[in-house]
Amino acid sequence: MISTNNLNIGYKDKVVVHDLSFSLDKGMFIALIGANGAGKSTLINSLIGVIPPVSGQISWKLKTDRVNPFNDVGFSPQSQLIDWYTSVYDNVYQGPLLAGFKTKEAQKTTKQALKLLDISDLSAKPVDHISGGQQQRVQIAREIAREPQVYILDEPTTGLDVETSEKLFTYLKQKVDAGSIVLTSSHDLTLLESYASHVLFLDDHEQKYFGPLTDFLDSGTSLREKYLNERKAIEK
Ligand SMILES: Nc1ncnc2c1ncn2[C@@H]1O[C@H](COP(=O)(O)OP(=O)(O)OP(=O)(O)O)[C@@H](O)[C@H]1O
Repeated sequence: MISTNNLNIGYKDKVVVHDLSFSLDKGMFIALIGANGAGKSTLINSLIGVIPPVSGQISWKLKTDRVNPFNDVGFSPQSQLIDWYTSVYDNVYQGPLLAGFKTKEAQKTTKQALKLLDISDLSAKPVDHISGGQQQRVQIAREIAREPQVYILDEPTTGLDVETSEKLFTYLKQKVDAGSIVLTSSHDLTLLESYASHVLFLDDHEQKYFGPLTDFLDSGTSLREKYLNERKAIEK
């Protein structure tokens, strides 16, 4: 479980989002939504420990038999984190290797992840010889190949085509059904609505909603409509 209590996040003393209190548990697929600048990346970076909270608590309770508990977390940041001097294969292979997998197992999960993201045929290519969308696939494949319990993904579908985005979310949903936690930000509300179980909505420097997707939506309202209506109400 990952929980926050009266968490204020931001930069130096400037708070970007106030008073976040939520608990993310096994079997949850959480859509992190909000306008540009709402604080989604700041929250993600705080949860994984890159940005220290201004105040309040973040608590991780993860039962893991991996030597380093962080090896059980798959993290894909918004800006690409790629090793520019190696091939597509080696970039992905580094994921499971650094997560403590034995060579054979790492090779196996690397091949599976390359296949899932449809980049097997690019394996030998240097990463600076492929497109931006293909680089995004490499970054996600590396985290998938680690087979973590928790996936924290900052706009993973940016640059991905529709088919690959759906394939990725279908895979993540299977993982959630098997007990993983997925927290993902995205501006693709239609895609999120099809896969997410929960919504964490940031707006106006606050946590406006955290709870089940179905409770967030009024009957017959789409996530997109609901989001736009909430934004309008806030702006009034
Ligand atoms: N390194 C930084 N130093 C100071 N302020 C920052 C920094 N990074 C972001 N901010 C500010 O914090 C606020 C939240 O930014 P953040 O990147 O978390 O938003 P976001 O919801 O992820 O936006 P987007 O949808 O555009 O990616 C914005 O006002 C932004 O200008």
